[in-house]
Amino acid sequence: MTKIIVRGGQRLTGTVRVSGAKNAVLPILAASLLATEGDSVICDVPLLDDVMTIQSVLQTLGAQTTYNNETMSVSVPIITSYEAPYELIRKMRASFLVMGPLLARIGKVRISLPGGCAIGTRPIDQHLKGFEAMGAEITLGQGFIEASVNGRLKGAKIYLDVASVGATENIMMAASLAHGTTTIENAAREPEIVDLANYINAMGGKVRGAGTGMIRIEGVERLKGARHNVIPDRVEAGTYMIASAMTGGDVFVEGAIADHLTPVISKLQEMGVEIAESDNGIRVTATRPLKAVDVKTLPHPGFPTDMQSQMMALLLVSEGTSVVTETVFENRFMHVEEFHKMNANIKVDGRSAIVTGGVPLTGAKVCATDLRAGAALICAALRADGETEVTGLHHVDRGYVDITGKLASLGADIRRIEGDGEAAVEESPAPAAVVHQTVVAAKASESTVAYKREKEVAVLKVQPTWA
Ligand SMILES: CC(=O)N[C@H]1[C@@H](OP(=O)(O)OP(=O)(O)OC[C@H]2O[C@@H](n3ccc(=O)[nH]c3=O)[C@H](O)[C@@H]2O)O[C@H](CO)[C@@H](O)[C@@H]1O
Ligand SMILES: C=C(OP(=O)(O)O)C(=O)O
Repeated sequence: MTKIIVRGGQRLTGTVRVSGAKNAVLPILAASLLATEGDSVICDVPLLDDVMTIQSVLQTLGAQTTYNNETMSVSVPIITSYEAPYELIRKMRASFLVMGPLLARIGKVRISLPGGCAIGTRPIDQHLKGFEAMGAEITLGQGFIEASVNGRLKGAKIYLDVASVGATENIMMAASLAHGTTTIENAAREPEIVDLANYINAMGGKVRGAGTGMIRIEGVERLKGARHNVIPDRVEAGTYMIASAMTGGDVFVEGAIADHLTPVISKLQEMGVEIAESDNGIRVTATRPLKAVDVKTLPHPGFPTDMQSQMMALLLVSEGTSVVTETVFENRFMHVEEFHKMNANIKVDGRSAIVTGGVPLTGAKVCATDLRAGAALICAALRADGETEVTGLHHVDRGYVDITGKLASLGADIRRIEGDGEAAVEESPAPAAVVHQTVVAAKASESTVAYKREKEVAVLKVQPTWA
């Protein structure tokens, strides 16, 4: 089995470069399907398993792609399939983001329900509600969804019940080629939404207000491939900031954008970590004992749920008791059991975890239960007494470029041992369960959205309904 072995106790120093953002590049690559002519050239594309997955999804749909030196070129003169297959879509949540572009471009899509980290039920009702408001007819099958539109999608006024990142992105992409203007109210405001809007606009789109709660998209007739640089990964940056603080280190996180990390920076400062922001990165120094703080995850600009487990690792080595409250995903404390194996004192009470800091951590055999949990365990291992063995690395490889090499370059005693293959771990609930969750979620909005659930859904032919 592939594993990372960390011997704790080394102080991290030096410079680490942040890679392009996973959660920005995935929707951007999905949006490249919208361009009927010209190549999209996307720079700073991180070498991650999730990027390879979205590349395969694009190729399945007819895209020609190349990937060299962190640059991916995509050209999609013709969409050759409207079906996004289960084997790829189950691997990660973001592959569901091809639904909006396919609906907008060819008016049809058949897509499996998405996978991704199993951190909650993760319904997709808000995505579907948006597409239906734009005129799509949606049918749920056994583990998949079919949608079609008669003619072109139409601009609509859409209010999201939750400020969902994925739903905002999917609707924004679909609306870019719709007839008329779409407004998304209670839109997600994450930096990755702004990056996607900038790319769509570079392609000739008209998206305004990204980064605020109200986005306005004027649909255009066609979009052309464009060149775009992906923003640096704020979650990867935040993880190295915590790794530095964890070890009493002095690390310059090159490329980190302070504006994207405001809630993480404020919490670190409250704890006593020194932060120096500059144009090309953030220096993180920890020279004194850290104080416990309470943390509550919220949609941006609140404290990001994707940093919750790494922050919990840091609270384990601070003085005092902290309360960590997770409000975004209902099942995102799975790392707590793994921390317990390292002698951590944490009690979970519903959506909150009470963390007693200052109890010495000890090395143990632990397993990454999801992507960020894996990173958090590695952070904790940097400070633990003795050796920690982290498995479940298929999660970590989805979102961190060479975490072993980057930490080793900062002085960590860390190595990776490749195994013959990972034990099969389900990344998401079985399709039937996901359909159930989706239908349950869909029922919440039954008055406005009618769903047909059928065992078999008629196979539709691929043909653009408008061009
Ligand atoms: C690839 C990607 O960008 N993933 C990120 C994205 O995931 P993702 O886009 O899946 O997360 P969402 O913002 O959609 O989810 C936020 C909340 O809304 C709920 N919800 C979502 C959609 C929907 O139709 N109905 C609904 O109820 C979810 O269950 C969750 O409780 O944002 C999350 C929240 O910042 C991050 O943790 C993920 O790293
Ligand atoms: C939860 C995450 O990813 P995904 O939405 O792809 O599961 C993440 O990046 O932490």
